[in-house]
Amino acid sequence: MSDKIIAVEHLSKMYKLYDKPMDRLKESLGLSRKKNYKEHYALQDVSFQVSKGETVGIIGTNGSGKSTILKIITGVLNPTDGSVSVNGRISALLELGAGFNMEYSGLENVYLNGTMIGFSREEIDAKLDDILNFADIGEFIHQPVKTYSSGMFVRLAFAVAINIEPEILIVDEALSVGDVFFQAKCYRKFEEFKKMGRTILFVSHDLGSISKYCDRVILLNKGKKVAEGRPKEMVDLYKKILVGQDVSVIEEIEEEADKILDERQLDYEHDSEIWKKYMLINPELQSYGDGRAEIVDFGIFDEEGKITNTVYKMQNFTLRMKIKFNKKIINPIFAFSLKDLKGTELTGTNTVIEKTETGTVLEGEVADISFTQKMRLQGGQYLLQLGCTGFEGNDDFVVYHRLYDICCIQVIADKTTVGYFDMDTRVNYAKGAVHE
Ligand SMILES: Nc1ncnc2c1ncn2[C@@H]1O[C@H](COP(=O)(O)OP(=O)(O)OP(=O)(O)O)[C@@H](O)[C@H]1O
Repeated sequence: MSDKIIAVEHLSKMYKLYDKPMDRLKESLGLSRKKNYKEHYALQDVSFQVSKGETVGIIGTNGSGKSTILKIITGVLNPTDGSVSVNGRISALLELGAGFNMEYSGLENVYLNGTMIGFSREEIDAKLDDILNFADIGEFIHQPVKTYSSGMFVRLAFAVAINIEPEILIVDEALSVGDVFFQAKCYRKFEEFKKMGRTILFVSHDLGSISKYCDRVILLNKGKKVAEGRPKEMVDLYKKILVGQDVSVIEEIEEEADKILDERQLDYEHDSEIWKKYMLINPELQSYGDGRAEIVDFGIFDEEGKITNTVYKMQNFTLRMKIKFNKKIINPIFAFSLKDLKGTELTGTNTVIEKTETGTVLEGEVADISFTQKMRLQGGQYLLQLGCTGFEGNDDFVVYHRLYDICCIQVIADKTTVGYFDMDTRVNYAKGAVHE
């Protein structure tokens, strides 16, 4: 069909994983008769199409095959099986530095990139001002790109990719490297690009941008296409995959994406259920305290009471934890806080601030505390800390147990205001004739 600009048919990419380098050598020389490698499918039988003018997002956990698809579509990798047909000029922003010669200056790379996509020198000359203005890296344009910071790199790469006016723009996560102003500029360009009826295929872990910009989303898991559909549905399904990451439901999700939406009902409320096993926990979380109390379980719950790492902005969510007491404690304080990825504490509270009496807790008892609030932070990723502390003797502050950087809370926003918080502003506007 004429409006299909990209068609991916039964695409598979298999890597041979060898235990020993010698096995690889033997195999390549044809000296080995038995199979001494494991087959690893980065992609397995993936098919989808993209129509002209669509913005399609690809989401999935780390290693699900997103970059592999983009690399095959752009011709950087060959598939093991299946085919891709592309009906338009592609400009791609894959890994940082792909398509750049490190020894050349930024300017020389602009010409290198442009000619690789098929433009003549004169055509690039005509676009040069736009490219340089967009990149806005000043005199660095004359320096070899090996001296660039990753932010400068992505500025130049995006400036080339977008101003060269491709019919299809392919972006792999790269935008996350730039600062927020540059990101905003790129997203504005995305919108212009969409209005011009051009096609965009992009991979991102930023579910807010996926929800905002995509017409359709393809959800991958472990190299297979789980489902494709409207952004909100796919983001919700992805959240379920994230939650189910450590339990065996993952196979079910792969086989029956639709069914999973209704069928997988975990009894989170059941007291014997361990919540944290459904959370994506930071393997490097920090834990300390004197051991008199122990945070034995915790979970983040959305408005419907489902465990999740992902919260929609302006929706209520609950942080809940269970603390086991190994000694009798009088008036323990329970607390939580959220930090940004740079470590700045953005918000948090505790049972003293909230005037919640906790009384005396006896050895062997388990306390269950929950904090429910509206998510007002902007779209992005935040780190959760939980704690159980107190004051003893002469008002000495004691930490019974604290967990730092437990997990990442992803906030999904379809509107981003200025700064860290959204104050849920309501706007009234009127106009008319001036009254004398
Ligand atoms: N050269 C390689 N040799 C072996 N395996 C590879 C190679 N390149 C990629 N893989 C594997 O292919 C799978 C898919 O990788 P890919 O980079 O496409 O995932 P991704 O979804 O883009 O992940 P991320 O979100 O982390 O960027 C992974 O399991 C990865 O380990």
